[in-house]
Amino acid sequence: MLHDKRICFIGAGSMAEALISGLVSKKLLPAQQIYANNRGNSDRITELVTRYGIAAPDKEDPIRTADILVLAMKPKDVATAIEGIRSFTRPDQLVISVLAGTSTDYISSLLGHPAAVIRTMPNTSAAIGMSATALAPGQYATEEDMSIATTVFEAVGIAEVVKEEELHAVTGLSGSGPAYVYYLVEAMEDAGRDMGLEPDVARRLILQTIIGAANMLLEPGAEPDVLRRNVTSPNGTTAAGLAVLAEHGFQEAIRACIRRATERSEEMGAEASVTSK
Ligand SMILES: NC(=O)C1=CN([C@@H]2O[C@H](COP(=O)(O)OP(=O)(O)OC[C@H]3O[C@@H](n4cnc5c(N)ncnc54)[C@H](O)[C@@H]3O)[C@@H](O)[C@H]2O)C=CC1
Ligand SMILES: O=C(O)[C@@H]1CCC=N1
Repeated sequence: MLHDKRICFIGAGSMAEALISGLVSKKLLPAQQIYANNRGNSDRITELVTRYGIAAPDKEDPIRTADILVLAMKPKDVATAIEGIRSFTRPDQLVISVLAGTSTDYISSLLGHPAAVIRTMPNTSAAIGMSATALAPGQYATEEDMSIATTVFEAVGIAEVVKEEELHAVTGLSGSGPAYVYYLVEAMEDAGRDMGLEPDVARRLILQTIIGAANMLLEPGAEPDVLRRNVTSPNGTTAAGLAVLAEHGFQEAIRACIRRATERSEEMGAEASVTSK
């Protein structure tokens, strides 16, 4: 479906690189049909061209000739970015946004024409084909547009279609989610060090524990509370450890974290549209 399409990333930071890395390694389309454009930082583009074999910027304007534009700048930069490319865009291009908080209607208003806009929230695990992405269509997006966008994100992980207003919660949950897991690993590594374990041994044990637990949860019928109870012997070590987590408000901390990240997504959408006025 995508082998003859040209994709141009506008904004070439970590999220664009994660997607480029995933798309190139999955060979969804030839790397030479992928372009990246980054506000004047040509060293960064050269780095991506060298690292992934994507197309070098050429005489033919990649924005004008792209079938798919992927908006991957920070939400606060979207108005300036679209202002700079608007005259090269066309209503028959598919615009995929990965921007936190930013509505499809706002992007359409910046484009000033009825190109299909699809709002998505992937995460950086796209780099290894393991993103958890949610997508929602804007008012001009057709089923075929959604099908193309879904194909892009299924190449780099799983893709779930949600209502657009749900994307704030998705951002707080799985867009930011890898950082919560890395934070957990940092804390477990610190604890391992405190207990006198070799850091590399502790790292291997922690990662296999997380991978094993995640895979147990993928088994049919698995439920986290049942699996947790299976680990927890009465009056044993796990019960003792979990009691300390409860004392420190672990569950409430996680809920408050995701609630706050969700709110922040809403705020960033509002801030982006105010900045442009
Ligand atoms: N980093 C993450 O884990 C995730 C990020 N996102 C979203 O992806 C977007 C990008 O985030 P990151 O890659 O982390 O940020 P980043 O700061 O690494 O990259 C943003 C890039 O946009 C470029 N840029 C700024 N203004 C521009 C303009 N006018 N024209 C073209 N390029 C411009 C910057 O030079 C920079 O390279 C954000 O909107 C964020 O909400 C979504 C999911 C996960
Ligand atoms: O922190 C952020 O705003 C972006 C959106 C989701 C992950 N990173």
